Amino acid sequence: MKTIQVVAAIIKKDGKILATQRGYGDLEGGWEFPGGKVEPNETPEEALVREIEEELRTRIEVESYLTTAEHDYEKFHLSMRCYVCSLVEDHMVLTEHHAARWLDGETIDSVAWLPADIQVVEAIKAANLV
Ligand SMILES: Nc1nc2c([nH]c(=O)n2[C@H]2C[C@H](O)[C@@H](COP(=O)(O)OP(=O)(O)OP(=O)(O)O)O2)c(=O)[nH]1
Repeated sequence: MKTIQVVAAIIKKDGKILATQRGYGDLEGGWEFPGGKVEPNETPEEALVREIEEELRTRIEVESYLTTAEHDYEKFHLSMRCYVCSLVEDHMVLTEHHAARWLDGETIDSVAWLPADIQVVEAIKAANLV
């Protein structure tokens, strides 16, 4: 099975993390962490900054590596490196997602996370990020 390499941003602010709802494709409607595929000649951190600029029209600082989610979807294997990030600019415009929510420890399980993201949510809780 083909493996796709993805990076995702756990953007934190005031004890909350940002979740975004996928706006298109097979997994439309599921909740995820913003990010996307790493292009050739790009570091994961560079890919993340670029993807967030494209998807949220904002700038982040990549602070630390958290975990890598591995998940077998029907058509591909996903390997998703997740980084804890903070916002450099406070504004945000959703260019691809249906919605965004700031979730805390009480609300983090209230959205329908994509299958690969459930293990990331557990890592977020274990690291006391929410
Ligand atoms: N960005 C992101 N993708 C995720 C997460 N969880 C998860 O299963 N995915 C999947 C959805 C997609 O199949 C793939 C992400 O790649 P992408 O965001 O570039 O997907 P895409 O369909 O927009 O690809 P493309 O149009 O740019 O080719 O990983 C997540 O938390 N964040």
